[in-house]
Amino acid sequence: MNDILNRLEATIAARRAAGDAGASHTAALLAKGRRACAQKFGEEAVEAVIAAAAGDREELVKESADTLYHLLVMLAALDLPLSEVLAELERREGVSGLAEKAARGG
Ligand SMILES: N=c1c2ncn([C@@H]3O[C@H](COP(=O)(O)OP(=O)(O)OP(=O)(O)O)[C@@H](O)[C@H]3O)c2ncn1[C@@H]1O[C@H](COP(=O)(O)O)[C@@H](O)[C@H]1O
Repeated sequence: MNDILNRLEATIAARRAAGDAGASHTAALLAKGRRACAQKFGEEAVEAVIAAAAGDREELVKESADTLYHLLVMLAALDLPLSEVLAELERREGVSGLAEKAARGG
């Protein structure tokens, strides 16, 4: 799974560098700034929630893909590499559920 996410992250970076908002959805979204990217991620996540609540597996696959793509665009808008998110997941792997909860203060 990391392969496609890493490739997509590289594509997003390339589209941003090219900066052709007329030809690229990614470049157009990034040009609108981090708030617009965050809002779009939120919209796509809500659409995934709606599909899940309706029990629509086919729609959930599509909305989940939209959500992952827009998560990567949002991270790019903040110059936050995906590797930092994956490292956080890996760090949590080494912590039990209860210890993790305590570490997060809850
Ligand atoms: N994975 C995606 C991807 N998922 C969703 N989307 C786009 O995200 C948009 C979200 O759907 P919406 O119905 O909300 O879009 P919309 O109606 O255009 O809404 P607005 O963006 O105008 O608000 C659609 O235009 C989708 O095409 C994506 N656009 C691009 N990618 C990947 O990014 C790569 C680069 O794309 P470009 O930047 O367009 O070259 C592509 O090769 C893909 O791999």
